[in-house]
Amino acid sequence: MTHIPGIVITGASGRMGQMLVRTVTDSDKVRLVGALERPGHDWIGRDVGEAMGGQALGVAVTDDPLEAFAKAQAVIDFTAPAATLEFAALAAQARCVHVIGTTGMTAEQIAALEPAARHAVIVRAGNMSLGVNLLVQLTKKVAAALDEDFDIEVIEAHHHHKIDAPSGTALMLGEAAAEGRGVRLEDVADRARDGITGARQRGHIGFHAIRGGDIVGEHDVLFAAPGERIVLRHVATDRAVFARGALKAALWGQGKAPGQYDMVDVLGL
Ligand SMILES: NC(=O)c1ccc[n+]([C@@H]2O[C@H](COP(=O)([O-])OP(=O)(O)OC[C@H]3O[C@@H](n4cnc5c(N)ncnc54)[C@H](O)[C@@H]3O)[C@@H](O)[C@H]2O)c1
Ligand SMILES: O=C(O)C1=N[C@H](C(=O)O)CCC1
Repeated sequence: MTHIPGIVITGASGRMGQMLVRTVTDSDKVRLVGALERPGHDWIGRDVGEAMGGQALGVAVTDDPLEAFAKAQAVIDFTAPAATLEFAALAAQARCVHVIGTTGMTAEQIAALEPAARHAVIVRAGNMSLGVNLLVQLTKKVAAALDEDFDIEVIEAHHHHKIDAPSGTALMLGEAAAEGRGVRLEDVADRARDGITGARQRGHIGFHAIRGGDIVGEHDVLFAAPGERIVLRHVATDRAVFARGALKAALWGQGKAPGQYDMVDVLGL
């Protein structure tokens, strides 16, 4: 008999959490074995399907990560940086694949994932969609083909609840552009302009964040030179694209050697 991996969704009441619960329960390749929320959340103890306003799914929302992870083969985690760090250690203890969609992590927080990755598979990406990960590859290629006559600007737009900027996706695209150019992003990133900034510096990569309404996620990479412009664009209209990518990552990670991976590994791009 084929083994069907059990999945825990963290942040189950969130925008992505609810989308992930639906994606997992609609799939015949995995089964939902846990739904986690932060201590004190009013969904704790309730059936997650009923809390979402639908049919009971037979999974009660818990605030005990270790108990939930012990029953699972993968944890899909779109929460907040501090929570994700805590879950990484516990998922590694339970030998679960940890799929991390959480953005806004500092360089120190990302480095702190390393001990967990010695014992378990971590797949982390600021954007889990196929389209964005393809755009990352295209951005690298275009940046490598053009010289610094082309100014690179990354422009992103998201819903008004989003708490981090630039978005994880914008940073992935900026990293790809910097890699294509053979420079380090931290040496050339312009993350905010206000007031008398002086003229744009040649070779810099600019970031701009729009926040409004219910925008799911839009990213442009602009290459602007005297006389011409190239714009690479991705528009997400449905969070299902992120959830499908995360589920693919959870399945892909089964049986892989411990370590840190990203969606380029998962999608073979
Ligand atoms: N990588 C991607 O493809 C992708 C796509 C969409 C969103 N995101 C990121 O995912 C994260 C969540 O986004 P969202 O729009 O769903 O946010 P949200 O605020 O709607 O949901 C976050 C959920 O996490 C829960 N949470 C926080 N701390 C917790 C803890 N200690 N234990 C359990 N649950 C906890 C919150 O209660 C909330 O329900 C953000 O960082 C966002 O940028 C990534
Ligand atoms: O809604 C969000 O928050 C999103 N976050 C990711 C990011 O920061 O790039 C992916 C797009 C949606």
